[in-house]
Amino acid sequence: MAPLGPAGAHPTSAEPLSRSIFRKFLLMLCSLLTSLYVFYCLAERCQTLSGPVVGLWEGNEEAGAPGRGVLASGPRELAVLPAVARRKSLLQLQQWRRRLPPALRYDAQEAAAWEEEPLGLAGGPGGSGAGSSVAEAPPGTLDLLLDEGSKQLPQAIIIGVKKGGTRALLEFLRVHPDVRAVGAEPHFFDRSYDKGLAWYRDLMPRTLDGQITMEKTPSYFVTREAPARISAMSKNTKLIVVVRDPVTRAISDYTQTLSKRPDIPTFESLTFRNQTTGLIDTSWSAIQIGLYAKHLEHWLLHFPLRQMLFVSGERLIRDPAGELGRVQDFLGLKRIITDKHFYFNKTKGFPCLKKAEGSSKPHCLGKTKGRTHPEIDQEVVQRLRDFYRPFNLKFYQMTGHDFGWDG
Ligand SMILES: Nc1ncnc2c1ncn2[C@@H]1O[C@H](COP(=O)(O)OS(=O)(=O)O)[C@@H](OP(=O)(O)O)[C@H]1O
Repeated sequence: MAPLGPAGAHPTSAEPLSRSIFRKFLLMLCSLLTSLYVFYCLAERCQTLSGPVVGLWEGNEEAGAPGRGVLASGPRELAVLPAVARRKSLLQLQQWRRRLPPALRYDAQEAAAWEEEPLGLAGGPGGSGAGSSVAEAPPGTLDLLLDEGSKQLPQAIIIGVKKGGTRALLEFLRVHPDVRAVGAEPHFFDRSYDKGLAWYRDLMPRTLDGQITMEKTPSYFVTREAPARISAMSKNTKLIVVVRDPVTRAISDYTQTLSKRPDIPTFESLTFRNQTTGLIDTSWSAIQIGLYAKHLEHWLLHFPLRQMLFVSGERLIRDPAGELGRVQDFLGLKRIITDKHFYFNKTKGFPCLKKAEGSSKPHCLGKTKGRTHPEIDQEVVQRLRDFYRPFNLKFYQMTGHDFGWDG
């Protein structure tokens, strides 16, 4: 009796033995491939969905992509985290969130700020692959985590000055784990005051206990109503003003306008009300903003000087860590941001962050920061220096700080 075939059938004379073996082999190969595929799928899924909170539990900040463990764990695991570990996990999550590409960002305002920042550095803010974790996180987990903390009105505001270096200061400060700031400029105290404080608070990022909420809107410094309005929100608000040589500031301001409207008149012609008499046009905002002493008078009617910190825009470029040291002290923060956080980027011509907020990638400000200024007639520059000198000296007296703009 002939042996049975694979399905128990007798091989027919038309089906030779080699063909039957070949069929068996094909069948086995198919099952092997199917098993491999199933195994692969399972392994991928495990990695995505059920990673333990290793590293975060053990205080190892370097373990994996920041926040990945948190995202990978479910609500149950979070609930059993002790308070300290929980805060740490959330801090890491906050830092990690801020590195997401804008499209994946929870906070549209922050996203807007990032958009102007990348310098085309390899990878970019979302290049670490962390973004894919968001898409794969179990539904509801991210929402649950992002609901942690609460939105607070800012306790500290960078109120000016326009083109002083306010973006650099805010971005550098955001490296600090105890600072949470809204990325875009809210313009609440100058343009949207009628929307009310609840609207304003809602723009703020969530903070945990001990974290400071901040924002920056450089136009506040020259807004008449701003001091009284901020004081009405809280008399204890800390105010930071980044100031820069008013002549360079005016040229920087003009350069920005020129980049948007290339057909505007020259800087020289806008500077003078009457070119023959040489009368400076103080109604031109580029000139007016630089009258720091005048603007400061309005603030001092509502805030004591000790509640204001004046940051040198020039020193912020020359010695960012030194200036950040003063700012951290003023805000009552531990000095965490130090020399180690900065490097000088020769291409950019400015100091940049070695790592932006928990990221391993270097980060410079965007191309709208650090523009090349047009050549300005040196006689006009000198005329402006002479014009600003008495105002500068008054400002040095008022603040008790010589910013060195007058030789
Ligand atoms: N680290 C670093 N990188 C790039 N740019 C830096 C930095 N530190 C200070 N600055 C100076 O910041 C100037 C822009 O100031 P602001 O950010 O206050 O401008 S704005 O009012 O928000 O438009 C900008 O002015 P311009 O050079 O005229 O573009 C810079 O000189």
